Amino acid sequence: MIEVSLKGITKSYGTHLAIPPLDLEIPKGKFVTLLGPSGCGKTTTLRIIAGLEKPSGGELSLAGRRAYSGDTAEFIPPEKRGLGFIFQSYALWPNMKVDRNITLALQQSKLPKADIAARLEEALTKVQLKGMEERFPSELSGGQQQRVAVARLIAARNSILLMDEPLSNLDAVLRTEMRAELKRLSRDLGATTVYVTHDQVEALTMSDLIVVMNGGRIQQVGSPYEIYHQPSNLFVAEFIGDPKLNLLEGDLVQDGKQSAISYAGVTIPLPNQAVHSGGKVKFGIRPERLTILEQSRPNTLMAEVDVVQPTGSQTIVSLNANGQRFTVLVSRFIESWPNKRVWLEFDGSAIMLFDNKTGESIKSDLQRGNANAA
Ligand SMILES: Nc1ncnc2c1ncn2[C@@H]1O[C@H](COP(=O)(O)OP(=O)(O)OP(=O)(O)O)[C@@H](O)[C@H]1O
Repeated sequence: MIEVSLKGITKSYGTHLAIPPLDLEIPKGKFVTLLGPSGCGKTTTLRIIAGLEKPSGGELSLAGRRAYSGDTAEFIPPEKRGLGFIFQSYALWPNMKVDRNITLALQQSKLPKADIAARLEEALTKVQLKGMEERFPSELSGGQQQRVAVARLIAARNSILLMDEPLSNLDAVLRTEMRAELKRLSRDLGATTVYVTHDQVEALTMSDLIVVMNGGRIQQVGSPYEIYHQPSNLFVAEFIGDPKLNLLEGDLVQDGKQSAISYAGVTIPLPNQAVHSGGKVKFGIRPERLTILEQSRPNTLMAEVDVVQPTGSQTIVSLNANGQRFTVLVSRFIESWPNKRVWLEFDGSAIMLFDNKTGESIKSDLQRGNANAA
């Protein structure tokens, strides 16, 4: 069932078209992240769903109910949309204690006192803030304030939650903890969550579905696996992945029945792909799918180690080969590489192909369901 539906939604600011017609369907109960670079229209889209921004046209439905229509000028105000929010600043009332911050909306909706007390108790327990109900927000740490905002959502029991970069003010350790907490919250409430971030790690770790945006346009909607392993174009491929994928240009050739890439005298068979068109292509390979060898083997590329950066559990190695910079991710701690001269081996099963001109992903004949290609 579709919980949030945008059909041809547009938004202009004066002559600036921030959101060209946008179609998006968000299934009930899913955690969906809008991801993209600064200015791509994530926040505008979320604010349109919230009702904080009026679209310039199109149609928006929430839980099967029309919330906006450009044709009929229908517009349901934010407070009547039944949504829960957490935005970058937690929007806590500084002059109210924790308990009142959590229950204010419930009191305004005239819920019986006993129910409010029960919900407050449940919410405080869930976010582990029991004993802090008498404090003002200024007497709490950033993480605790964040948890008050989460508690408010738990107490309100909204079926659609909207979150805009809610973790960006937190330090790295707290951010990791809060990621798990928000994911748990969304799951426990059975809520449909629309989450905005420019942080790909947040998107990959938290989402059921990721919507990658650029310039107001949706580039791809897919599971974290699809977005990472089967990007629909070069923009998505380069935007996702840290360190970035290695992007090269080579020739797509037929090697017997199989397709292969020919690059700098190296032939890389593509075991998962049979592509009948040939010629120049762009191809990408993620840093963890390249292997550094100490000795030459057939179809390996000679390279020179440049910089070695251990991150703890992994090491990022920068190399130069064929007049280009390569990045390899090695899954262990390495302080320095013993020999500068090494060879790179490509995992052909992990190669992504892109049209040289359009940058669109080249689907193999197998992916297109062409039986002849098998
Ligand atoms: N009130 C406004 N007036 C004019 N232009 C605006 C306004 N709000 C947003 N924009 C423009 O609309 C586009 C989308 O902005 P939006 O804030 O949605 O991007 P974003 O992806 O959320 O970026 P960020 O990650 O930096 O918050 C940008 O080009 C921005 O400059």
